[in-house]
Amino acid sequence: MSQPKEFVLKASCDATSGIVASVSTYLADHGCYISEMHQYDDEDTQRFFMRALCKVESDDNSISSIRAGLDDQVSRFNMDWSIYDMDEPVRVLLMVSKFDHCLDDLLYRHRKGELPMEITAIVSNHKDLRSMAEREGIRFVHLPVTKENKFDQEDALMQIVEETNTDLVVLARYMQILSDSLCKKLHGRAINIHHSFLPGFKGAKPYHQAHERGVKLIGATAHYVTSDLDEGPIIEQAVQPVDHTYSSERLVAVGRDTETVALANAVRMHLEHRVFMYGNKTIVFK
Ligand SMILES: Nc1nc2c(c(=O)[nH]1)N[C@@H](CN(C=O)c1ccc(C(=O)N[C@@H](CCC(=O)O)C(=O)O)cc1)CN2
Repeated sequence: MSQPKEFVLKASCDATSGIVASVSTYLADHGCYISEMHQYDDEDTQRFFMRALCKVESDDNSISSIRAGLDDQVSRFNMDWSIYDMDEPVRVLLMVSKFDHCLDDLLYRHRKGELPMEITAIVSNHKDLRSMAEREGIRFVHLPVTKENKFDQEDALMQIVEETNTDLVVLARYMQILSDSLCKKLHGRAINIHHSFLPGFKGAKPYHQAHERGVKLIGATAHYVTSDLDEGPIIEQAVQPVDHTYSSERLVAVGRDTETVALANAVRMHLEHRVFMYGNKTIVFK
């Protein structure tokens, strides 16, 4: 008897009655065991969202046959849906500049099996972290960025994304602003960690702004990347209490922890297909 297959169904449609019954009946008829189910009705927009984690005996009904018949079952709901085979890890490209804490943390969690992903490459606009990549046996690509070569380097990045069948790009303290055209190509599949609790201090130096402002909490925000700097849909945030005795340097040190936690959680929830991007917000089924 072979191992049961595990898959995730993500679906959204205009809210109406009978959606869950229709979907769960279909899954049951195909021998699926629903081990986790979340649903949400967005009252403002009358939009319905659901995520179902399912197990199915792999030698009976393969995931492809479940995919094949679902449209007919849910056609009356005009449903947007996707089924993800959890045996197929999401292919992830990591981007970094000089700060190594977020990259190091993601690589450690991946090594410990906490992040079910296939790392396709590590891309940086500096050479500083090449050894961190090589230590893990991961391809390292140095793409230095200047005002003159920015678009050529972005084309080179997209070539790597396409040739490696990368599903998700993670900006793990990558300190270059991506162009509008690149943001469009990576819409909904690029996650950035911003080192402040947004909406708060935008830009490259939020800790200095936080110190100047005398904040009592600092934090970090993991969000999908959009053309509007630091304005993308928020996936996860983390905070840490501080006080007047904290220097900017100490805020930076404490901030590292909030950044690594927020980014790791956001990446994990994306890899587990728990996140819906909806307008400029997200729905996250934890
Ligand atoms: N299109 C977007 N690109 C990026 C975003 C984003 O939200 N949308 N987030 C940044 C990360 N980031 C803050 O989280 C950030 C990084 C860099 C800068 C910045 O001003 N960079 C300067 C160059 C700085 C340097 O070379 O060290 C610049 O690009 O001119 C602001 C915010 C990643 N990209």
